[in-house]
Amino acid sequence: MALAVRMRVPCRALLCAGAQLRGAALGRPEWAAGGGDGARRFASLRVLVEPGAEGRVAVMKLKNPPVNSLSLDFLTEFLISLEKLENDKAFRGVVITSDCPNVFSAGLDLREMYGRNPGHYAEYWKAVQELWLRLYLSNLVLVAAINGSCPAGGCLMALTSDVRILSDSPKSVIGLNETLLGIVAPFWFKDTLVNTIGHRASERALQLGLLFPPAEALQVGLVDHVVPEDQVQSMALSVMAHWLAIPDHARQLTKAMMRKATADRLIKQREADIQNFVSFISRDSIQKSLQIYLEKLKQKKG
Ligand SMILES: CC/C=C\C/C=C\C/C=C\C/C=C/C(=O)SCCNC(=O)CCNC(=O)[C@H](O)C(C)(C)COP(=O)(O)OP(=O)(O)OC[C@H]1O[C@@H](n2cnc3c(N)ncnc32)[C@H](O)[C@@H]1OP(=O)(O)O
Repeated sequence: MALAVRMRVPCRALLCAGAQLRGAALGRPEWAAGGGDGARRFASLRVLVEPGAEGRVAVMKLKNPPVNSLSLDFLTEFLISLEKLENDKAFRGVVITSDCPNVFSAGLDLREMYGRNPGHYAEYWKAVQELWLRLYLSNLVLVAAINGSCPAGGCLMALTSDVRILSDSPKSVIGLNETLLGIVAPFWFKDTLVNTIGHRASERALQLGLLFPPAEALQVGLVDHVVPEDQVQSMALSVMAHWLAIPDHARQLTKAMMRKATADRLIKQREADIQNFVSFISRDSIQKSLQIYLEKLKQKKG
């Protein structure tokens, strides 16, 4: 318990308060409770939270169409939902999945990193850091049910989970593809990957910006299971049951023991990391790369 308290992420309350203010300023309701068990089922515009069959498990559905890009609004809503679940002792595990067909998450929202001002970049990056810290250090069992494409920031999100299940579909590619955009994965993205697949495989994957198809993702250890698309959710719940059979306190302390040093690296230099990001992303050459990438995404359609 003491460890759990020590590990609380600084500034979380401030970020969430900011999110609520932003929501209120936009004049939309923050939360809508629904169903017979309204206290446990809640939704924001972009994140749907439903209790799983047994009640100890919640299913968080990412609902930011068309591609679940991690916009600032999405991140703030997600963080508020996660905090609610962390604070509700009834929940011990969360399955994170997508409500958008064929895409788990397209990663960071490129529109938040292109053509904005330094203040906006700083606010956005702080929210991205917060997402990673809150997920990576979560006391809950997290299972990512990856039912579609999962590049870059989407992959980072999945990597924070305790287990990853990937749908066996040609669209379900996963990896940190930042170099393909002409940008560089931050050190804590890299650390999370190294902790999952090891140094050599990470070096290759990061430099080449590899997006692994299901069989290769399984082989390299990026995901733990590959199953047909219609079995992703049931597999996630079955794996969850296995993890929930372990006493929480022992599992949580072990998770902290494995992850704390990695998280501390960022916690100790959060502000410097934000400044690095702002100066990197503001460079003309980087803005140009992002512009070209965004144009390519648009042209893909026409
Ligand atoms: C020294 C270092 C210091 C500091 C570090 C500094 C920098 C590093 C910073 C950050 C790391 C970055 C992490 C990221 O996550 S960057 C995002 C990477 N994501 C991608 O490359 C995915 C791009 N998207 C796709 O490949 C496809 O969209 C996808 C396969 C996911 C889905 O394909 P589908 O055919 O279903 O949809 P599309 O027609 O492609 O897209 C629909 C629509 O959505 C827009 N879109 C797609 N992805 C994004 C995105 N990530 N952000 C914003 N918008 C996105 C796309 O343009 C289409 O828009 P529209 O044409 O207007 O309909």
